[in-house]
Amino acid sequence: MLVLISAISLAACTFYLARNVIFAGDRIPGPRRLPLLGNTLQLPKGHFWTWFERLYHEFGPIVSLNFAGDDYLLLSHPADAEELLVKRSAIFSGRKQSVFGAKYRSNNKRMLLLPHGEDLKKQRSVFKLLLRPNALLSYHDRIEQQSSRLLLDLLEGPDRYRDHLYRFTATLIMRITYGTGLHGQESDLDAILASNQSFNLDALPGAHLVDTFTWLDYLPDFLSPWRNDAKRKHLEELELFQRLAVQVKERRANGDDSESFMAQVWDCQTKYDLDEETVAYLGGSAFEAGTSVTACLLHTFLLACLTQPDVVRKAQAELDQVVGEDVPGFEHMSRLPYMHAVVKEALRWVPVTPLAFPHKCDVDQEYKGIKITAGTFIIPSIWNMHKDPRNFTDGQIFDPSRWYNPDANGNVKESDSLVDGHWTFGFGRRQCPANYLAVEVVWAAIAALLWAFDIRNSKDPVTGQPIEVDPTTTPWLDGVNIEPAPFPVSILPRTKAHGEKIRLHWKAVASSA
Ligand code: HEM
Repeated sequence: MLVLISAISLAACTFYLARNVIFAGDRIPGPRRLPLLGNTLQLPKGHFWTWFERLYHEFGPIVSLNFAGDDYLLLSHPADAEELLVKRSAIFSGRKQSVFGAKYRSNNKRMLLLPHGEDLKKQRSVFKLLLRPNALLSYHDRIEQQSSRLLLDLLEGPDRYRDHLYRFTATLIMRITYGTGLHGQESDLDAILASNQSFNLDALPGAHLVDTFTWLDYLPDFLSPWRNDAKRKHLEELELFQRLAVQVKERRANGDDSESFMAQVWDCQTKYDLDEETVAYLGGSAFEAGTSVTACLLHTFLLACLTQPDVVRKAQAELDQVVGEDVPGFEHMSRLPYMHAVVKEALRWVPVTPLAFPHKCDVDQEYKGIKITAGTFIIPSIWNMHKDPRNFTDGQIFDPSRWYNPDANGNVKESDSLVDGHWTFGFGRRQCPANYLAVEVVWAAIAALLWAFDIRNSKDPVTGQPIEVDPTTTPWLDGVNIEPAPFPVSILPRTKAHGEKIRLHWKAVASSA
């Protein structure tokens, strides 16, 4: 066995050296690589997106990188991403087939990790069909109810604002996915959040050696404890996702006709030929892909409010004029053009998934004289695109006026969609399949927050001076999604009447929540 491992290692070393050292002459611009490790050791410990921003400025819009044997291209110009990831999306829509995460932990059912092919097409078609804009109306009451609960939580415990944001998105997406009548919903919510968290850790680059040295997968079980670990996690999450999905099916069989994403997935099971495991993972994917990203975005929006108090005041003036004493709801949406611009800017300012999720190239390609070999991963830096002055003037400033463009009657233009004009939702056949739902949730939460609260710098208890928070120096928590580390912020009801209205509103909607 040792002889076999040594032989495979030697072959791998020779291959890496040949590619990375001997034939290094005609490379696409990029930082120097080490034999075998490529650029792996240069990766910063965190804040990857800022390192990629420096690479863009140093090497240009297409940068070549290599991490532990895998080739990557970093794209920073939207035109290149559009050409490769959108126009050539039949070729550039693969994902890395991680042994631990995709093969064993997900049994090749988790949409985010699926290769480009029939299974992906089916799962995405279901998502796109069930979350298309006019199918979202049935979720409006749930979104408004949970926004109301968010206001109450913030009123009663403003210091725990980050917990409230996560609770808001998790409960809401759980209810959109599985409906509102689940038994033991709180403990299931905790279980699904825990599973989500453990998957995020397993998906981090370098988390499992077998994803760098895939030949380790040929070793027998007794030499590969990681395999049992991955299979155990798969069985645990499958049991959870299946139990939640089956509850919805049984409720439906007993005459409950309330709408949920999962109820509709069951309805189209035959049409799309979905096996039961795929049905279960569709629900799990919705929950896990949608919860943390939306909370991170709202958290970052609070930081934006501190940098631009005038924007907060302007949005509140519009709300007061159009909505008055009510908590804003979707019926006000088209009459709030400044709010529309604020939400669009919140999607742009700090793209919450700054590097999207790498797309794999499945067939050798040529582009602008560059040879892109099959197996290369493409990282579209949404961050670089959103900060580039060619695309957005003063991109570091949170400035909704760049989007403000009402129609002749002072309403939101019908053609002006919240999902257009930026690249926050990624590209081509891997673009976020829930983008229309996501923007409605973000809109409802931001409109409610601005209507209810003054969001300002906290004051130092000793000096009484505002505690300044600078987004360029504040620490950021990063993974695939990014958010600021919790920062001091004062979230207080705008008036006593707003506080009272928040309580009354929650009382009115709580029974149906
Ligand atoms: C503001 C909120 C959100 C943002 C900014 C966002 C952004 C993204 C991005 C950038 C990707 C990767 C795109 C690419 O690879 O090119 C993605 C994928 C995905 N998102 Fe979202 N997302 C959000 C909310 C949601 C929600 C609420 C759900 C589900 C209910 C969801 C479900 C998914 C799924 C399933 C994928 C994987 C798609 C695939 O690999 O084919 N997202 N999202």
